[in-house]
Amino acid sequence: MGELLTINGGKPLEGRVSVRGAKNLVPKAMVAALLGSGTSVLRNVPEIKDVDVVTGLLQLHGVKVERDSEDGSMTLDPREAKTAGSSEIDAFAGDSRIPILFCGPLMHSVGEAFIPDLGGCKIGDRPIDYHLTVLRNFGAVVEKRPGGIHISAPKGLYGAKLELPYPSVGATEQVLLTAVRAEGITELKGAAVEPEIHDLIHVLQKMGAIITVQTDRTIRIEGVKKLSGYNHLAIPDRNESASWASAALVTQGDIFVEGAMQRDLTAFLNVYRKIGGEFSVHDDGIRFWHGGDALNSLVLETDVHPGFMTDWQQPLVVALTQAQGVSIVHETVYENRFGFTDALVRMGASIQLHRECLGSVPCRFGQRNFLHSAVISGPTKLHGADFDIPDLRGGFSHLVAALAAKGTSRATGIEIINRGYEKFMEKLEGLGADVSLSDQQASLQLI
Ligand SMILES: CC(=O)N[C@H]1[C@@H](OP(=O)(O)OP(=O)(O)OC[C@H]2O[C@@H](n3ccc(=O)[nH]c3=O)[C@H](O)[C@@H]2O)O[C@H](CO)[C@@H](O)[C@@H]1O
Ligand SMILES: C=C(OP(=O)(O)O)C(=O)O
Repeated sequence: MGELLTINGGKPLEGRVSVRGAKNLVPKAMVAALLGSGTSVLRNVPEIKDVDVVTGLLQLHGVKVERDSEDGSMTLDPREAKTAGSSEIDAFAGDSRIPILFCGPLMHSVGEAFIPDLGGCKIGDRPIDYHLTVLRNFGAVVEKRPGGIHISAPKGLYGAKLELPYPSVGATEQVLLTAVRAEGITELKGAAVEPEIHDLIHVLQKMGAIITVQTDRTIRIEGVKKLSGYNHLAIPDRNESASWASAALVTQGDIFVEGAMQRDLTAFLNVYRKIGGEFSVHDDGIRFWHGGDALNSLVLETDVHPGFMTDWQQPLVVALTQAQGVSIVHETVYENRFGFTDALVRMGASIQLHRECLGSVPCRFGQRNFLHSAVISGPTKLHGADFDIPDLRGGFSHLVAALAAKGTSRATGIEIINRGYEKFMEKLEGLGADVSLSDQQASLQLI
């Protein structure tokens, strides 16, 4: 039985939180270690669920993983890598999206891979067609098996000319992790260029890979026969940083986010300033606070990097419920990322969802049956409610709304938060939130 979180709202969040390595980089750098002939050391590793999932999968494949949770360092030794049985791997299905990135590294190191059905946030269909197409272009043979897919390369893996229909982060990483040790040259057009991808490229370069990133979303990789281990300090989690920044705004608080980096948050900081949030950039982090005046409404579109990151959208929508006037948010990365607004409406927010593209650029989801634009009218007073955490960022948004709301809220499904927010309860308590966890799961009023 899951735990029940009780939140008494109305207190500003004030104090300091520290963010460690990015959830969207660390597990991938761990997978990259499989490509090396020696031991790798990854630093700044957070204690989050996706790291546990990848640790388990690597261990099942014979990689020795040692972790110092205090200083955040992790050692990965792939020298005895081996294949693993699909029934054991099956246990990891549904918890994370990272297993799909084992394809290239496992084919290179042990010749084949079984990839369980993927998990991750339910914010759209999230197909893996781009991944399978690029893998087939490298020469891989993909077979559907019960509970997942089996992938092998009986004739070897060869560099290819590739183009993604959309700059998918995962598919770009799939190409990088496969091409670095494929024979010959790979050219990928339409690549994603998120900061976490650049950091993965830095990891691979330390291992001996030859990768060139051009300004037009083209990445060129010259395959090499052998890679070594690496020693790398993971970039801090820009998405966790942005979440705490939104929490400061929503609760009229003041939070110093140690580790937040201006370089990776430029688009977020512009929007934060326009809405009326205050921030000051320091060498070791960024301080975010509510300046005291009414917040401004705005029109916003999520996009691939360097645009406004989709994972920043959900917590920021809560801040927009407190802004003066009508805001519009057009979600162009995932077709179904506004389900979380139901609970906000139950808490008193005024949010209408639309199928049309309410933004300057029509996106892939226009004229289809997806509620992917939101109109938020504010400011509205929020009151406590019961809710079940639907996904990582949606869940964070509900919790932040509850922290700002008048009265008591109760939440189930809190373990989902641990996928991307390290020591979440400790951090909330450190910021002065009135929160408590209990084992007993009461029946929640979710209507
Ligand atoms: C673990 C991780 O790093 N997760 C991040 C990663 O997810 P992830 O790598 O899964 O996201 P993608 O960039 O691949 O997805 C973007 C869009 O492309 C579509 N698509 C993707 C692959 C494919 O084969 N076919 C297809 O249609 C998706 O459905 C989605 O609409 O990037 C997203 C976009 O920045 C972030 O929100 C996630 O936090
Ligand atoms: C969508 C997210 O993650 P994932 O791709 O791991 O589901 C997220 O971090 O907001």
